[in-house]
Amino acid sequence: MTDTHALYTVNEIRQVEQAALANSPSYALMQRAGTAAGELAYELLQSTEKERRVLVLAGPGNNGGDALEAASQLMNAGLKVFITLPFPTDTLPADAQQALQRAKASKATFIASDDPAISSTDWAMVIDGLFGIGLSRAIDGPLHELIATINQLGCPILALDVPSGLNADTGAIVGDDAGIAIQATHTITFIADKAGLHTCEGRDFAGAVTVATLDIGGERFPPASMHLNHPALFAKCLRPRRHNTHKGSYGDVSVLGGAHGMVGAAVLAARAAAKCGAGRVFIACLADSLLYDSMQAELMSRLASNIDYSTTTTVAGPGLGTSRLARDILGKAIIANTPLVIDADALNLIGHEPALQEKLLARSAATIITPHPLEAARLLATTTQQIQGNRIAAARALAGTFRATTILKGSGTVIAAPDGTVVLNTTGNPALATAGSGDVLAGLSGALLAQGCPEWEAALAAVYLHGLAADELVKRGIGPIGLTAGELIPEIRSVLNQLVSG
Ligand SMILES: NC(=O)C1=CN([C@@H]2O[C@H](COP(=O)(O)OP(=O)(O)OC[C@H]3O[C@@H](n4cnc5c(N)ncnc54)[C@H](O)[C@@H]3O)[C@@H](O)[C@H]2O)[C@@H](O)CC1
Ligand SMILES: [K+]
Repeated sequence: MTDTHALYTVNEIRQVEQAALANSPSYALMQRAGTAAGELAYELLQSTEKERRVLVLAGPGNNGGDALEAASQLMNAGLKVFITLPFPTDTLPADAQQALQRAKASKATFIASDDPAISSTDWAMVIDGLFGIGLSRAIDGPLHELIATINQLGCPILALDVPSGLNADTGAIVGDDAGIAIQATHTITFIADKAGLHTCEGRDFAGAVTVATLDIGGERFPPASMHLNHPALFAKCLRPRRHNTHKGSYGDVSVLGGAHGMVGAAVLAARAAAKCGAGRVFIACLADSLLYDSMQAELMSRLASNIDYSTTTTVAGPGLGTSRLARDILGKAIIANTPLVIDADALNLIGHEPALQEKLLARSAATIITPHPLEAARLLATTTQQIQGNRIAAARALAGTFRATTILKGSGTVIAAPDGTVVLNTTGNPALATAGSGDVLAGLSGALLAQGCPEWEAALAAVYLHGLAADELVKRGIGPIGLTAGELIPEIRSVLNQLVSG
């Protein structure tokens, strides 16, 4: 596979796998999967000081076969390998049967899944080959207990293909609260990368993801409709500035928000817009309380009703509230048909008001919506749990319904276009789970639109830079605990300039 950022669904991977199996000698793919896993495990174990005892968990399908093959390889490399296979062996698929024979021949030690040694041994690593993409229901009973025990061990855990219990398409735990998943430190995923490893619970359960293509050529893959975010996808936003330009060259941003008691949200969005390159920034306040921003005197304050929305990029929502005045001015901003970012209460208003939805659908100018899961649930008249159960489908539904580039926030932010194209973001960390970080993202998105970046690229760049800034701050000890949204703004400016000049 040449497209290294592509993500595929389980259905697509099954089709590729079937075609490859039909054209490969029997056992070839499982051998390649087991070898790739064994090599990665061996490499990861090089730095361990512990006696190199490895516990391999093998399941009832081909994922178990991969694990058994990896076990043989590690045994042959001189490690002490223990295998638990808590399933009848006579129903293993043919390839996994062969892997079992090879594991037995390697003289690996088989132990029962309730052997006290599982929790009392100081394992150098656990290899998880219980279930891969064939998991069809919540993991329960003794297997549930086994996984709970494994998750308590505190040693490196290498998951094969997918951490057992995680849905490879959605990143949700199969069966939600009734289920459980292996909390891996590393995942080696086969044939192609999968979206579920990068969104929802995926980032917490998969750890560092490596892809082993099993030598299946790119020609066997359909064009990918999903990718991981990376700067080449938004290079259009990263152009160096020409000398012969002026503030008018970089556009105006007006932040429509700041109802009484909520002016701070609008100020944060406006500061972000200014520090991320908009030519001029207005705070279009609903409340009349803001005279000027003493920390950022460059910002101009106006009453929201006095702004001409036909000459500005608008960031609507931060601290907007849901009053009748807010609704009316939001309507004006929508029909102005200039670039628009819709966040926070502006999304809630749209969720409640069919008239605003109609106005939104009549637009032709760039439109980005930035819901968190609760706002997404309100827009789609469903629950947060439903949204989180399939974040990619939810983002696509929002983009299609509202004909807007959609940024569905949360771990593994999903960016979706109305045509169904999806990108999952790779930057960011829990430091962003703080009040105001969404306002900063909205302001940044508006600044990029105002500078002429197309809406799709603006959304990708904004999400990437926002997360990267948080990652850089955390590296320096500023967060994840206690990072405040305002601290992100100068760091976003710096990572933006580095990318443009780099
Ligand atoms: N066929 C091959 O040669 C290859 C297979 N591969 C591996 O094969 C995996 C897919 O294999 P399978 O389709 O056999 O699926 P899995 O190995 O993921 O699991 C399927 C088995 O688990 C059982 N099962 C499902 N949910 C369960 C639950 N909650 N509790 C108990 N049992 C449950 C099913 O009845 C079935 O026996 C991939 O994830 C990958 O690791 C890849 O390595 C590519 C090559
Ligand atoms: K697994």
